[in-house]
Amino acid sequence: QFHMIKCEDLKWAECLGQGSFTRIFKGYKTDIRDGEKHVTDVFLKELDVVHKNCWESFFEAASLMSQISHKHLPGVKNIMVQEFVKYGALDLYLKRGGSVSVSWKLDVAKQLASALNFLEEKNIVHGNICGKNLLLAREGDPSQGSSPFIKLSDPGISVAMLGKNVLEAPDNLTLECDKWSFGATVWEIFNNGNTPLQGCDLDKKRQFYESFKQLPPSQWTELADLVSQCMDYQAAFRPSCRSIIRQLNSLITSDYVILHATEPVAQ
Ligand SMILES: N#Cc1ccc(Nc2nc(N)cc(-n3cnc(CCO)c3)n2)cc1
Repeated sequence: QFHMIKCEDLKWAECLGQGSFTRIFKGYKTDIRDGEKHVTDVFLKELDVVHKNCWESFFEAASLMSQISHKHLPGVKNIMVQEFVKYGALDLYLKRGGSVSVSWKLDVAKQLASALNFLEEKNIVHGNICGKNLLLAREGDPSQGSSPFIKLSDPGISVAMLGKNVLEAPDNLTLECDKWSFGATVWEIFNNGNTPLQGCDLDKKRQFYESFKQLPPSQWTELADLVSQCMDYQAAFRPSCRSIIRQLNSLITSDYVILHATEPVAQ
């Protein structure tokens, strides 16, 4: 069910980064439509040749993501070619110091929650929800009253691999895990793209979670409550997507937003 793209119609441009199994590039796709040549920006994700043996799981991730479409999921031709999302990964955008308001952050969190709700309804586990997999399609400009628009990038090769040749069965990768990651991603968004325990080595992280510690809470109690509910160590206690969206809605309308509106000064 894939729409195959011929390699000669693709042009590789700058390399955007390197994953554990993949390399990502900006590229251009040329189409000839009704005798006219159209060039579109694309995002290319290359699987390292050494991992060609997991091609089928790579393809599996592709076929999964290509069977569903939702406004908050980037359209994929196949996993190799994705629509080029204008502002790229959210973690880098926030680190680059895009000073964004509280309501901007809540808007992004709500869009992620609705993408999560969609996947939950399809009983699909994303497995890799985090700032670097949130793509910013529209910056949003408070002075024009336009809001940001994000797309949740594909889970990537690691999730497909989980189903294959690792010891723990994927059944411990459940929908509740996405709730935990949702909480951690909201924490990240409110911490300028810095991930929890960033810079700690694996052992420190393991100790932290094995002693059931909580992340430093936001001084906004209601937000901190939502994050800690999502990051409950007992998966069954984590809130439903509907509850998450309901709580986000009440955060959006709370006067904290007005009091702490760090709206960037309109140019
Ligand atoms: N400066 C800059 C800049 C870089 C990239 C884009 N665009 C884009 N489009 C996509 N479809 C996916 C990604 N992407 C980037 N990192 C990941 C993490 C691994 O998934 C995914 N980036 C736009 C601007």
